[in-house]
Amino acid sequence: MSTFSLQDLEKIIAERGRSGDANSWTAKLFAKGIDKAAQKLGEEAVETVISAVKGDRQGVVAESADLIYHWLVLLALAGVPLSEVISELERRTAQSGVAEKASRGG
Ligand SMILES: N=c1c2ncn([C@@H]3O[C@H](COP(=O)(O)OP(=O)(O)OP(=O)(O)O)[C@@H](O)[C@H]3O)c2ncn1[C@@H]1O[C@H](COP(=O)(O)O)[C@@H](O)[C@H]1O
Repeated sequence: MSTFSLQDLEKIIAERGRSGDANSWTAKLFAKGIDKAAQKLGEEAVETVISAVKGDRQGVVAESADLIYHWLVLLALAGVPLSEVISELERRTAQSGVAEKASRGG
């Protein structure tokens, strides 16, 4: 199992986005701004959906990676840390009581 995490990718995106490197896709997206990042996120979401309905398993993997990368770029440009989204997911899980039920075995 890989130890690579979304937090690792969030850090890479923050660094590459500020790098000014002409070869960096992340730096290009940061320069173009949130409208372009949002457009790319939408495209990657549609491509993921198309792969799924076609039953293209490898496509779902590849397009999901594109989708998550562009989602993290959008979060960075929106000034929202990944930890805030994780906290919201955690809050919802706690609210539903599902985690507690699972730890009690049902
Ligand atoms: N995970 C990704 C990642 N996923 C997708 N992409 C890029 O997203 C771009 C958009 O994909 P498309 O197929 O839509 O490309 P396109 O048709 O050329 O784009 P448009 O002309 O339509 O705008 C491609 O150039 C991909 O290379 C990514 N670019 C970077 N990363 C990560 O970010 C890191 C830093 O990358 P750089 O910023 O490029 O150094 C990398 O090491 C990776 O970890």
